[in-house]
Amino acid sequence: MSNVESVAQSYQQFNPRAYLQNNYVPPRADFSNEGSVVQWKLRCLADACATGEIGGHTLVDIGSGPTIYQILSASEHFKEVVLTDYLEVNRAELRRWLQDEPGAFDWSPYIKHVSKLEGRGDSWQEKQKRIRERVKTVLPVDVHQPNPLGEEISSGSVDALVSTFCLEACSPNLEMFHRALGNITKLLKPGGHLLFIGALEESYYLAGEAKLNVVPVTEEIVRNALSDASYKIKEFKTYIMPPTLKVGVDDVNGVFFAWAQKQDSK
Ligand SMILES: Nc1ncnc2c1ncn2[C@@H]1O[C@@H](CSCCNC[C@@H]2Cc3ccc([N+](=O)[O-])cc3CN2)[C@@H](O)[C@H]1O
Repeated sequence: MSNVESVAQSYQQFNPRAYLQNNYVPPRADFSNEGSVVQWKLRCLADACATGEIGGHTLVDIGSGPTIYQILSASEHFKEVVLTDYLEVNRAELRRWLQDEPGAFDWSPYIKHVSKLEGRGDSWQEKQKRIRERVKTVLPVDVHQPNPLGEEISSGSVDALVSTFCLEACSPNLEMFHRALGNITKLLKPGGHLLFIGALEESYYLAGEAKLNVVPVTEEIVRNALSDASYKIKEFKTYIMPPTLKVGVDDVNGVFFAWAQKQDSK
């Protein structure tokens, strides 16, 4: 079995609800604590989007998992948003929220927080409604394929990408991490933007019965991978995980945020 096949097999046990409980409720999702990692992530995304430099027709989120927080700011600047994940269980979780079905995860604390950050003057319910209107589809994705979205979305047609905690969590080694970044970058138009968040120096994480391997990456590794994939790095920030947030669900040491722009083909 190839490395990629063994990663795929390990994901068959991935439990979205357990994953959400591990990372997206307190203490990691503590909106009363300025220093919490969730506030840091949302602030990084909101500030980049507030520059007005990121916008267009189509935004694609690569490896959404069962979460939507990552597109709360960027979605305001695009006509259409596409969510993607490798697993049907995650795509089903996303559709449950999009269709406001019973049992869907409650993202309202996140939408309320981002609504306040952005200060658009409308209600968080209006923001939530806009997001549900703009997310047009939830597609399968495999970042290890030369064309990660298959025939659904062609190369060079996407105005911006978001990808959070995905590439390092599904790449068996650094070579595959670099290659996966190259594969998703092909989707972007020249001049298109990438908002990229991931785990620093993480080697595993838990999601219910599943224990998933992660290729540990550092700031330097990520910076080099972005440069190799023909990006100009516009912003790079790191968050050091405080001991109070090391809760046993992974061995992550920090989180990176990168805003990068694909350079025009030479
Ligand atoms: N071949 C593939 N192509 C695309 N996606 C794929 C593929 N295989 C699996 N996937 C997809 O990738 C996965 C994305 S979830 C990955 C979770 N990453 C680790 C976890 C995340 C996390 C979150 C928050 C915080 N924090 O401090 O706030 C820390 C951490 C650190 N631990 C999953 O959706 C799977 O379905």
